[in-house]
Amino acid sequence: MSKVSKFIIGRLRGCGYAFKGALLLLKTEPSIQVQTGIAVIMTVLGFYFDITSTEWILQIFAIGLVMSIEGVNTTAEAIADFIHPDFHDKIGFIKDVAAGAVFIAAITAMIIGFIIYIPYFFG
Ligand SMILES: Nc1ncnc2c1ncn2[C@@H]1O[C@H](COP(=O)(O)OP(=O)(O)OP(=O)(O)O)[C@@H](O)[C@H]1O
Repeated sequence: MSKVSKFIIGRLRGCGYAFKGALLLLKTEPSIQVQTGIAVIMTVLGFYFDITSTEWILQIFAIGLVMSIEGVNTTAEAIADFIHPDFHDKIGFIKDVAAGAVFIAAITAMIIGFIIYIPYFFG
């Protein structure tokens, strides 16, 4: 097999693992399931108010930001639980900081949502 074919097959296999990981997140993580629900509601609202292309881009970006950081948070928690299942201040710090990152992304997404929708609701 040529180097190029090996490279392409390797990348495609990687995409498969990544897709499997995204499905695992959706199936097993309650926080991601809630965020998916919110994403669906925001998408319906977007169609209802016929938001602009720029607003769609911002909305999709905000949804992707929150859900991807939630995935990283889940990973950090899983690694922390695996390497040290018992209570430890450092594990608490790791989990709190990872959760803090999700919080920052969620606040950012909420502000974007308010900026987009307040004019449609009250304009
Ligand atoms: N092993 C531990 N050592 C120290 N503190 C911990 C430990 N496990 C959890 N904590 C503390 O409890 C908080 C919640 O931890 P937990 O693993 O339940 O995360 P969670 O955010 O509830 O998880 P999920 O996102 O799955 O709902 C952590 O942010 C941390 O402050």
